[in-house]
Amino acid sequence: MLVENLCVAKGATDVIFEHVSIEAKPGDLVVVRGPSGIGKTTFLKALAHLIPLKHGKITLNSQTFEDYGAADWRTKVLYVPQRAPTMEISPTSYFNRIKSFKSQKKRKILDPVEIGKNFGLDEDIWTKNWSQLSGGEIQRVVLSIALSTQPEVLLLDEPTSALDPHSTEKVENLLTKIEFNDNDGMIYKPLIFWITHDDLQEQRIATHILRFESVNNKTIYAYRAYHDFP
Ligand SMILES: Nc1ncnc2c1ncn2[C@@H]1O[C@H](COP(=O)(O)OP(=O)(O)OP(=O)(O)O)[C@@H](O)[C@H]1O
Repeated sequence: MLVENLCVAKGATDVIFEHVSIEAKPGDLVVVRGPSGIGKTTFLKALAHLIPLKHGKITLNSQTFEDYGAADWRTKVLYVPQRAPTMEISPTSYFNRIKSFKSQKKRKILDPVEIGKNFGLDEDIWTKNWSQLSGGEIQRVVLSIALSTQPEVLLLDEPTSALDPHSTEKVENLLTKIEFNDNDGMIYKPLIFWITHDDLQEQRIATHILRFESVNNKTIYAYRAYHDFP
């Protein structure tokens, strides 16, 4: 994925970040760091084209959002929120709706219930009402469904913030090793962007770091391979 000169603003003028240019490849795990409110979630949503860009260009496999079309782009570049979707009653009804999307029908979809077992999720979770699930269960269900769709780019917004250390370890273990199969049976590794506030987690999982900080009221960023960071 190539990001060139990206700028996102609140309203017409209030710039959240600008001039962000990075390149990342399949199998990279880019940890996104920075203080609260600096724009980490906004950055991930911009990559998924869920919010408008003020400037800049994002390409995946040398193709843009316009080249792929919105539905295909968001199938390939998947933003995974921390919370349960508000429209569906249960995890299963949410998964069934995703499966019914035309853009998903072109791809092989895995069984999220089996994926969830890797994270310690029992099968009976899937038919419960969202309101009966804990925050940690919701996070793991949402992540399992995201992985079942085999995206090329996974945008994870603090995916373990509600998990205990044991469940966190299971999620980290799976995500740092995960491989998918395309429709032709070719194996590929997703590119992962992962927001965290946890230094130790960063050490365990990062291949690259994207760090935002505020200097003189302007947001600046640094992007490097993990081992190149001072
Ligand atoms: N829907 C929205 N409408 C207007 N402003 C927003 C919206 N969502 C976020 N913002 C603003 O954009 C800025 C960046 O927010 P963002 O959520 O991207 O930060 P963050 O770095 O992810 O923070 P945190 O670590 O607390 O999740 C903040 O000033 C926030 O108030």
